Amino acid sequence: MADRFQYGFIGCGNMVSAIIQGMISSQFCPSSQIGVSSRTQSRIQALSKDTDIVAVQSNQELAQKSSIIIVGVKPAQYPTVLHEITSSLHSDTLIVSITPSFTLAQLQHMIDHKCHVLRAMPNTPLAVGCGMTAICAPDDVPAEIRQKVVDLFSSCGRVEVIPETLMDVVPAASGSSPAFFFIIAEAMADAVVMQGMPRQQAYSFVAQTMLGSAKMILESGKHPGQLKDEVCSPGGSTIAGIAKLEEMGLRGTIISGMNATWEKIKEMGKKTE
Ligand SMILES: NC(=O)C1=CN([C@@H]2O[C@H](COP(=O)(O)OP(=O)(O)OC[C@H]3O[C@@H](n4cnc5c(N)ncnc54)[C@H](OP(=O)(O)O)[C@@H]3O)[C@@H](O)[C@H]2O)C=CC1
Ligand SMILES: O=C(O)[C@@H]1CCC=N1
Repeated sequence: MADRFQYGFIGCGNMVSAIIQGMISSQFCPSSQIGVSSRTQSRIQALSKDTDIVAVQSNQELAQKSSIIIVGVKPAQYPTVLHEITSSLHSDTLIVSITPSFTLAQLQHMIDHKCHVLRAMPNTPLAVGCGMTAICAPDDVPAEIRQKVVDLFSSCGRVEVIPETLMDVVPAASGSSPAFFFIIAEAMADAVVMQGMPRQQAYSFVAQTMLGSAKMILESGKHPGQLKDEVCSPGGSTIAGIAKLEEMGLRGTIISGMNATWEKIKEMGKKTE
């Protein structure tokens, strides 16, 4: 295993770029230990600027030369890409799927059970060292190999190892939800801009407040409802804003959006059965 890349990535789009940026910022491993193959070279070139990341010419070569392979293509490309690399896999290779669409059993079937497979669900905030990643690994993945994946994602944020039965829930919780938070931040900033604050300043106020509120949930040990109550003065402006949000169906709207994410994942999984 020593002469192979520790980590090989197939695809170099939004999610893989975020993982590699996080790995490089945290100096998790020498960049010469990271290999990447992708359909288009431009993003690999951008990432490898000022680092020793290695651009590999084909997916097969990447598979042949990597100990742990993170497959970062869209779900529709998974069957083709896994079929393409199957003959290049070693029995001690580990495939890491980061797509919500396929179960461990489906993935194993796609590679003819040639090596170990593990599922992870990361999110784009890994790029800034503040990601959230869920990992599920079957018992046959040796503990030291599983730990290498936990270490990789821990270098750019929090990691929780969970059972596969919960993996479909994770995109709504953390994989997709950065997009929800970005929309909420944008809408809040729009309102503040409407009331006269310059755009960049509005993003700064809103984003710092999201960050601080998230830290309070994680670190205070208090229920989010209590933290909300502590901001609401009787007869004050906050409760007036909350009453309007509730009147407009804020909680129900969020729950519906989360459920639609979950439903779509179930539907995508069934299509490939
Ligand atoms: N984006 C996110 O926030 C998250 C995404 N994921 C998962 O990550 C995966 C990738 O998503 P995302 O990064 O958003 O998608 P992108 O479209 O940004 O990236 C996909 C990458 O795969 C490359 N690619 C496509 N076909 C091949 C092929 N045959 N061989 C090699 N490379 C190929 C694409 O090349 P090209 O540039 O030519 O298109 C592109 O670089 C998906 O499975 C998604 O479910 C998981 C969690 C969060
Ligand atoms: O939209 C998607 O399908 C992927 C999964 C999690 C985030 N993005």
